[in-house]
Amino acid sequence: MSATQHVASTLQNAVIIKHYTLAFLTRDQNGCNEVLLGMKKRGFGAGKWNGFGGKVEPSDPTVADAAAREMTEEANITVHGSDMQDKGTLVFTFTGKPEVMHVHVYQVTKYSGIPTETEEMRPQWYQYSAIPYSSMWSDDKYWLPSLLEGHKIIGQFDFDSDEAKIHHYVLDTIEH
Ligand SMILES: CNc1ncnc2c1ncn2[C@@H]1O[C@H](COP(=O)(O)OP(=O)(O)OP(=O)(O)O)[C@@H](O)[C@H]1O
Repeated sequence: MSATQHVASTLQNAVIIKHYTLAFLTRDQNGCNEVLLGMKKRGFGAGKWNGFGGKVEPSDPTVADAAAREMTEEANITVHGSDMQDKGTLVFTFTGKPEVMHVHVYQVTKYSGIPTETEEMRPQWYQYSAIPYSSMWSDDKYWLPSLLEGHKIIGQFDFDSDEAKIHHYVLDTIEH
């Protein structure tokens, strides 16, 4: 079974699915590629650097709009849902938790405003060569490099109940 089939079957068999967004803003800074990460200050994933995102709300017209809304809420910049580039799907499970997290992953390069700290996130630009993987969710190092190289990703990461250790994962990288 391919990783994509594995993910499809997990989502098909899930009793509860919660939808989230995760978006990466990237820029070319004098010929050097940079990505905006945010230090999560509270809640799920506090103390970790990550892309920007959160739960898809019933009031969000589309999932891409949810990703744009979260980026505005968390980094004070304006991003349009129509500029969100679909970069794939990540599924997370945690031992003992009935719900499956379905994360819709995006990249965006068009924005206005200057990223500033909010109650939830402290944003910072990172060169691709200096991404702080050791202070991020432990799955990020498996798929973020491929995403930043321009590929789409489909993966599933099964975490222990401690939300730290991955006991199993599958990942497909779709060449672009
Ligand atoms: C397990 N491995 C993981 N690896 C990488 N990223 C992960 C992740 N697990 C969750 N994420 C992301 O973390 C954000 C949580 O969002 P979260 O703060 O819970 O949502 P939201 O802002 O709606 O919540 P509140 O407003 O505080 O209720 C959201 O982008 C989600 O995709």
